[in-house]
Amino acid sequence: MASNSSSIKVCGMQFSYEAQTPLFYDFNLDISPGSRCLLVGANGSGKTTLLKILAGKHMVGGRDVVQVLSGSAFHDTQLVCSGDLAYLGGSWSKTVGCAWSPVYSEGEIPLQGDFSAEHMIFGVEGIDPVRREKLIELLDIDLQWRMHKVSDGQRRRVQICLGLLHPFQVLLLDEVTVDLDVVARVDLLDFFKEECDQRGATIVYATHIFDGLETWATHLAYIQDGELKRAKKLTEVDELKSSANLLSVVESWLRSETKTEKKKPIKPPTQTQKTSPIGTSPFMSSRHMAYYR
Ligand SMILES: Nc1ncnc2c1ncn2[C@@H]1O[C@H](COP(=O)(O)OP(=O)(O)OP(=O)(O)O)[C@@H](O)[C@H]1O
Repeated sequence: MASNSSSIKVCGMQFSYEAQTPLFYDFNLDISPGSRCLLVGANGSGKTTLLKILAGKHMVGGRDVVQVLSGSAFHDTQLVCSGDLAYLGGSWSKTVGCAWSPVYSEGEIPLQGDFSAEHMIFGVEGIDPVRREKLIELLDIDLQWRMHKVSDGQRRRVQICLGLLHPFQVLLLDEVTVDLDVVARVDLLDFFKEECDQRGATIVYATHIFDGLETWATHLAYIQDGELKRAKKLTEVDELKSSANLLSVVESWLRSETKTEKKKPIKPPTQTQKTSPIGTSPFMSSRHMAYYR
């Protein structure tokens, strides 16, 4: 079980997508309440997968391997149903969205058809009206917007609003500010900061956009090829002490990563790999199997 001092605790996690080598192998992570943790890493390093695992969308190992708010991220469905654990991510196309809502199962929100923003937002039951008004104002949402006609940024605002209606304890964000204009992004980051400072909520935010995050984030977690290379308080990142900004620090990590990768000799396939039938992996075991939600 995760200790009371952890919002998120991952112990010895292994995970692979079907018929692939493990993306995560003996992965550990510990995030304390009130943290705003930036999750950084190259494309394909495993950020989205990790967030989905933390959101309970993939089953990994036993009940105690991935603990969120002292419960099992995958098994304790109440975590998501209560709104304590919220996930905002995925590409929100005109046809489908991915935001948690008690009205729509599996977090998938169908957008086909002529829905108004009001219909979607007020369709979620059990919401504090003051919080709802605050979010509508913060995200500058016009309740008359027709969801199949709005811009990507406007659609994203409604998605974010839906995902934040319940006062979450743990919020997992996968590059959600990408379509937002500068004002909406700054206001949203301020709102998140307030939620952590005032309610002790915990946020893990995977992003490639670092504007304004030096003063926003409390922690930084850096993943390379599914391996947690660094997990520190932002104030303890040596490179940031010497006035470099976050963008250049992460850029230098990613560039040195590429150089190391290029230096690696290309290994010939092993006998096991050569003889594996298509669709299976020599690394697969019941422990490695991924179950999708
Ligand atoms: N559904 C899937 N099936 C098989 N492999 C997958 C699947 N989703 C992701 N992967 C692989 O897992 C690895 C990690 O992908 P992931 O999306 O977690 O990376 P990421 O760090 O979020 O990347 P990005 O910065 O591009 O969003 C990649 O090699 C990717 O190809």
